[in-house]
Amino acid sequence: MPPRNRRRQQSKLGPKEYFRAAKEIAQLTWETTPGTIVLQIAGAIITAVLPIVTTYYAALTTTELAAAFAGDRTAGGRAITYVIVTAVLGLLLTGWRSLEQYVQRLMRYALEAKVSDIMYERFLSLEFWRYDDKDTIDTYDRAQRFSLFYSQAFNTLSRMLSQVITLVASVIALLLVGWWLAVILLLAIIPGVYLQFSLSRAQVAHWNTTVDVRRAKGTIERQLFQPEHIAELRLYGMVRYLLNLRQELRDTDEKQRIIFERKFILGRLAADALELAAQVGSLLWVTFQIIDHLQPIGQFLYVQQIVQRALTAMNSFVTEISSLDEQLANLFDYQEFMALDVRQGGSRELAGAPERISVDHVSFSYPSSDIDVLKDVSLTIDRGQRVAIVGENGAGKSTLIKLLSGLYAPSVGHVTLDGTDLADFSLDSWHKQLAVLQQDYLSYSFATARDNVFFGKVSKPFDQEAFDRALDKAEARDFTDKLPKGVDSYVSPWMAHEDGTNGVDLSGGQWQRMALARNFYREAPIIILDEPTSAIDALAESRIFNHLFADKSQTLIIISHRLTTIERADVIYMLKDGRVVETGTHDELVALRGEFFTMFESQI
Ligand SMILES: Nc1ncnc2c1ncn2[C@@H]1O[C@H](COP(=O)(O)OP(=O)(O)OP(=O)(O)O)[C@@H](O)[C@H]1O
Repeated sequence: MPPRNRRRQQSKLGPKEYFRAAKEIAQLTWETTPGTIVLQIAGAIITAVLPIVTTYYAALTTTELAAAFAGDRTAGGRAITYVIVTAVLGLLLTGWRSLEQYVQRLMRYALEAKVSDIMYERFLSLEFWRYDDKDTIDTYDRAQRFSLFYSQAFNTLSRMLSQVITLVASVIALLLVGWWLAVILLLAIIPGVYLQFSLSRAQVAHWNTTVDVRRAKGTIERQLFQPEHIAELRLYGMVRYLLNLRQELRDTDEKQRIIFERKFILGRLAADALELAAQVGSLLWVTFQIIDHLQPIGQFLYVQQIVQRALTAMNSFVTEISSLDEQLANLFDYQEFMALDVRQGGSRELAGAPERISVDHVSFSYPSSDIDVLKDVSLTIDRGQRVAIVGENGAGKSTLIKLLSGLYAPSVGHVTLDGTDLADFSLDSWHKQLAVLQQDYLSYSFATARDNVFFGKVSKPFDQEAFDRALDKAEARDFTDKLPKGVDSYVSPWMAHEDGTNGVDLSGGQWQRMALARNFYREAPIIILDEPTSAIDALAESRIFNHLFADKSQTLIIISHRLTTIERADVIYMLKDGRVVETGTHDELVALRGEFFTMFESQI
């Protein structure tokens, strides 16, 4: 099993990592929508430079107007020309802003779709043990947050580019008036930059420590506060308790952010005051210059506008940097998540079902615990055999099934197929041979009854005959026929047909029959059933098992607590505390008067 994944320390990430991250964002964006990148960069330059040029012409206009006012007859014509130039520049800028919205929406759609597709595919094909691993799930949680930000991240980068260009252009524009104006401006900006950056660092660090809190809150909101759960929550008086818990979790997460903001209020005020002083100072200076006839009158407007633009650009740059800081923190999580191994298995393809499956001295512990759930288990299952696995709750039966189906690898020992380690085979080719019904099977409540069965084998087109056979074997024909639209009815009250007919909810036993029908529809050579009829009434259960035992073409592995379902098995393995303690037929085990007999005595 690969080493556990550990979180990288955000605070240790330097400019190099940030630069690399920015490059990665640009690269993926380029691969996804190259045209929009070109447009965004062009837009960044336009947005930065056009307003400064406009200001330049506005200043010239003011100077010419003052001259015209003082009696210069030629100045009026020049002023009008400058006004026309200013209007054309404004038109260009407005044109770009309209196009920009479209470009950004296009880019957001393309990137969000791409990143979320990549992430889902990766998440769904991880090595199985990862789904039990808290670090993996944490990383996934945080990485998922990034998928929402991916497109924003590039927009943020392009806005930052535009702000840097504005700043550089403003400094150059100010240098033309007086070098020290530019220097004062830069010095006044530094404290604000520092403060905002510290705040964002604190927020990111806090965010990383509260992943658990947010997950617990999300679980309550998304999984528990669902219509189908409300009845139990109310019956157990859990509603108020969970609401309070959710509030506590929310406060833990969000109050701290507000506290951070509060701590920075005074600092911010000081930084803003410094910027204001620089702004007022530069205006006073240019006012005196104009009074002394050292600068033309339009220079007041010019300096005022340029200083204002530079400060706004710098402040926006700082805000963008802090949001980028948060976005990149998530990019690192995304990279970490994408670097996880995906489920691999071996390279050998399994052509058909094996003659013999062997479990050879297998011990196993889950990644999250050191306890051996299975201890030195050995057993064999031959083709066509009916095998029952029995034992008390927690004995390790379901775990054994997970190992047999290759979802987990043994910690010690081997599972082999005709003598070859299961690990050498491609998992997909093994799964094609299996139809596994787990205890916590899925109910596809968005789909119809027919689809719930068809989802057992989506690799082939729908097969009506196999469908009919599966429905009959699972004793699901009667109740599906009675649904408002037969097998084409939705099986959830939340779904409605186009003609307005509502879907119908199924009972626990009916859902279990649907799941069984799905399993049978697969028509796989090896059927594995983990408590397949726990919610099904005794008569239907008996008919289902009659069907199952009558068909000798499939290997059958059943876990059950009901004697009627296992007594006809060719071999029964009795598990206790992770060990196989008894093996034999029903009669042999009864005669033994051991663990099996004690467990099933009341049913014999
Ligand atoms: N994902 C998991 N991570 C850690 N421990 C687990 C996990 N799944 C099961 N276990 C533990 O492994 C032991 C065996 O569980 P398993 O589900 O295999 O028992 P079982 O025999 O199928 O029980 P039951 O009859 O109740 O279905 C239990 O003690 C359980 O707590």
